[in-house]
Amino acid sequence: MDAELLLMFAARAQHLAEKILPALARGAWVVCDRFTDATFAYQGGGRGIAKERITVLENFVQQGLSPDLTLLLDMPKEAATQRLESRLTDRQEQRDRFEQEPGDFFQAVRDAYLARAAEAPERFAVIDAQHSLEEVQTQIRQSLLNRVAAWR
Ligand SMILES: Nc1ncnc2c1ncn2[C@@H]1O[C@H](COP(=O)(O)OP(=O)(O)O)[C@@H](O)[C@H]1O
Ligand SMILES: Cc1cn([C@H]2C[C@H](O)[C@@H](COP(=O)(O)OP(=O)(O)O)O2)c(=O)[nH]c1=O
Repeated sequence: MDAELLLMFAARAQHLAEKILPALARGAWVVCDRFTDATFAYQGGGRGIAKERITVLENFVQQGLSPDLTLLLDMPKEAATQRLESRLTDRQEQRDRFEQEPGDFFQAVRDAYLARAAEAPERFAVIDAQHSLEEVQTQIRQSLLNRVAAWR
């Protein structure tokens, strides 16, 4: 369990050093598909590692850097499982390490994500991902426009 947690932060340290920090230094906006909230959700909520242990590594690796906005695409686990099943069939893929976990694991991951969103509502926008692609895109666009207007 700790090895998995450390691997996530090792990957994040490399990603920060090689991609994110150079991009920020040249003034770019960085969009990242999953960041440390995923670690709190999967390794924290899913695997049961204490938040405090994850926070120690977060501080060590990120040195105070954190996202300005986190979009959480949320849906019930039954609906997410259906989408996963169709992706696996359509693309002839096998379940990865996490996708092999039982339903309880995903419920715990979802609960942990939603708890983090409730703890930091100014940073999170929770998007209802059960809708069509177009509706999800509209919700994301609206959240971005609201935040960008507030930052100006
Ligand atoms: N709004 C949507 N409506 C219907 N199907 C969707 C929607 N968004 C994604 N999907 C489908 O659900 C599956 C899982 O989406 P994916 O982006 O691979 O999720 P993740 O990155 O969380 O694994 C894919 O087959 C994708 O085409
Ligand atoms: C970033 C991250 C991902 N994960 C998990 C979530 C995913 O099931 C898996 C792969 O993530 P990822 O490569 O982002 O794939 P996807 O978003 O398409 O599922 O790793 C963690 O457990 N902890 C983390 O810190």
